[in-house]
Amino acid sequence: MMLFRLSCRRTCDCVCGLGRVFGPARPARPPGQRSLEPPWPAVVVGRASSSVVAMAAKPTVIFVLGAPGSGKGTQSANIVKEFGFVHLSAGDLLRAERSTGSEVSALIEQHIKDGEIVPVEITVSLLEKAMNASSVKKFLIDGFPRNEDNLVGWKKVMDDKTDVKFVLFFECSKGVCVSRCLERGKTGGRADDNVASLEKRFVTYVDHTKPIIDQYAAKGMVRTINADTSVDEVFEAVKKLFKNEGF
Ligand SMILES: Nc1ncnc2c1ncn2[C@@H]1O[C@H](COP(=O)(O)OP(=O)(O)OP(=O)(O)O)[C@@H](O)[C@H]1O
Ligand SMILES: O=c1ccn([C@@H]2O[C@H](COP(=O)(O)O)[C@@H](O)[C@H]2O)c(=O)[nH]1
Repeated sequence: MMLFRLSCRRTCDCVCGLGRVFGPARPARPPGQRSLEPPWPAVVVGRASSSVVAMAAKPTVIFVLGAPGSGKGTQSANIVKEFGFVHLSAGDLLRAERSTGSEVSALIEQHIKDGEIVPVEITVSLLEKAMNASSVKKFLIDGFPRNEDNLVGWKKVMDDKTDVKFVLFFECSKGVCVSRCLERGKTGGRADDNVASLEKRFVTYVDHTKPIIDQYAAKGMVRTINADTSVDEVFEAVKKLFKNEGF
């Protein structure tokens, strides 16, 4: 909970005035008590008497972006352990929805196979549902927003409901990313970790996702990590960044 003190437009000597004007008579402040801590209530609830309003803080969101195989999922798992975030992979949510056999399963399947981006209405509704279901309200949203449609759709539905802190960008060369994905493809069971799908995924990344990262960069909202190095080295850089950001 966060407490936001409202400024008073009335002239009086209580916290905001309304308690004195409309509320019960105020008891004398105990000697030596400088603040209006209890016995004054932290939150005054009641008709026309709220001097302090309690408001739930918006969920914190960090978008995690980078090319396929840059290590978004691997590092997100590390961040979860170290900093207590909830990891929501848009790709994982879509794959899970695909396997339910719902009316959008076939559409998701086709888009994933072709390395194309699923319409945002589907992705945002899966993300919002997962966020609402979580009691922890600090989210790493991995692999989203991936194109302009994603960004517009997110802003329309989620901008007012969330506090997007920054974009965590894992910068990694294409050669390294492709070889990681092909290695993962040997055992990972992903239909798109093959040369043909990877080529399409990279075209989508360069043409559609990188421009979104650039848009956030222009607003000073991108934190770039060199992801070409080992998992441990990358995580060292991530930890330093998160500590600097106050997490
Ligand atoms: N720094 C690293 N060094 C070596 N291998 C790594 C590194 N980071 C991740 N990997 C391996 O590379 C593969 C891809 O990593 P990961 O799934 O984290 O990437 P991603 O960016 O989430 O990929 P995608 O967008 O395709 O889901 C995994 O098999 C992972 O174990
Ligand atoms: O916001 C999103 C995220 C993902 N997709 C589709 O899923 C695959 C796989 O995503 P990963 O992040 O690599 O797991 C991606 O190529 C897209 O087809 C999406 O449409 N929208």
